Amino acid sequence: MSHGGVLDAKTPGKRSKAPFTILIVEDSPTDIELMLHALEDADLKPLGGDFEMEVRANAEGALQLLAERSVDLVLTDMMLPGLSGLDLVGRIQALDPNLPVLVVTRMNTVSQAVDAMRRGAFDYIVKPVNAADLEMRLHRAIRISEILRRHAIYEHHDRQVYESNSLVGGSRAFEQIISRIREATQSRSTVLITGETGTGKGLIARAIHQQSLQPDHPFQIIDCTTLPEGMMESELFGHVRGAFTGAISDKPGLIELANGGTVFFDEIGELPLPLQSKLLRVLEDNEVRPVGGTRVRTVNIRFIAATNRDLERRVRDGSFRKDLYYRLAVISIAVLPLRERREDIPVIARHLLTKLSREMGKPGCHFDERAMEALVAYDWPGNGRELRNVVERAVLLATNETVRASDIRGLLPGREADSAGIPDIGLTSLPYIEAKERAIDQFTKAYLEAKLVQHGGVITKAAESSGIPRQHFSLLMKRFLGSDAAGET
Ligand SMILES: Nc1ncnc2c1ncn2[C@@H]1O[C@H](COP(=O)(O)OP(=O)(O)OP(=O)(O)O)[C@@H](O)[C@H]1O
Repeated sequence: MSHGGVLDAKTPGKRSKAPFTILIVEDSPTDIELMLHALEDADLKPLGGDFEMEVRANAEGALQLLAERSVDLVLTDMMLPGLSGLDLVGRIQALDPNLPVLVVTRMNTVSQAVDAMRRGAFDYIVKPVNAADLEMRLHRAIRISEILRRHAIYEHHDRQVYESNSLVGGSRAFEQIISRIREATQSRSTVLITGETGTGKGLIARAIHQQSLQPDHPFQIIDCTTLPEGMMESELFGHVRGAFTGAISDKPGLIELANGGTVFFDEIGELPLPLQSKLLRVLEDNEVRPVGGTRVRTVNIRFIAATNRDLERRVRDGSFRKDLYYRLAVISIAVLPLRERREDIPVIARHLLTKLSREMGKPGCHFDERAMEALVAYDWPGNGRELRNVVERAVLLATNETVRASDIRGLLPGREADSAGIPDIGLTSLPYIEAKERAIDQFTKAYLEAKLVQHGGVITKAAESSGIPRQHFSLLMKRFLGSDAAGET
């Protein structure tokens, strides 16, 4: 037997390479002795060889241990001083429902053991403990808890992946998108997502894949705008050896590589007509024919396509195949631009701020009310992607935790012109000298911010490209952006 770390109850599924740990909760030294002997006699090899024991004389001690470290299985006596074995079962259930607890009882307290099972205990063992009986029950408990845990790992993993790329919103239009996603996950039908650039079409495609029946299979993104010209066909469908000069061996295409999973065709509207007909055949027959090959390969793939083009218009003008359009749009999801679902702006902006500020080591950033008003009022021609860029720059430039309207306005296009000296209504209400000073201040602030963004926040580079000595640049930063910023690189 050896000692070491065990399963982390707070992180489902994070198992260290530790021996299997059994916690015995028993106050009688004789019974502890008997239990240890029985465990040693039991053939616990299939558990992975090594196992170790922790012994506690009461439920309170057991709970304290569980708060400090995780164990794989608990064997507890029913009759304990202080909290009873029954109470302990309830507490452990609340802590980690996948941790198997076996209660050890005397014949005359079997009814209590049955109560414990109602509270979530996995099984009970009657004293005196018999090695063969113990072994059989332990194996069963462990097998089932492993299954539960594996399930918890998937759920946790899924949630993490989904949250990190998560799609958020609060509008009616967003709710409709979510219900379309749900509908799409019920089948393997092809999905066509349409919407302006940056509206989250990629996130929707990923969400459909992650919530589908095979989320662990590949999610292959094929961006039709970046496929190398001349190689498109072989990139998509693969080729056989000798198909063309340089084809020195058989090579599977991107579609075949995603077999079992999802292929996401981004900007499908850009796919040339000859490849459109080849793709149609794949969608209809679930077969891929590599370039130069005579034999087809069967594939099982969910196809999702997205476009920011008006595909129906392209069908009308003959640049997109009508039959492919209908084959793709079995389920169609039309995503509105942000300016037509403004209720989503604060939700997405806050979500991005929390995520990005944490990633950039400035957790706790928040928008003040005016900043949020400025975000909601803006039209976002680049939609969520533009919003993300603005939030990222706001975090980069933030000198404290509050992002203000003035910080936001400086980052929105067109504002530099205002700041660069075109007097706004506020300025024209001031005497000339004062208005000029304010305009210069606004310009300087916007200029410094823009330079810092251009150079990823590196002051030396920003100063160099401005033609201002670094020390002077730092002083300007101190004056116009707040003192903390000037202490950086
Ligand atoms: N509903 C949303 N929730 C969270 N983030 C969003 C949402 N919509 C857009 N975003 C942000 O916008 C970025 C762009 O999204 P995505 O790449 O999915 O857009 P797209 O419509 O596929 O763009 P394109 O047409 O240019 O390929 C995302 O990475 C995310 O930061």
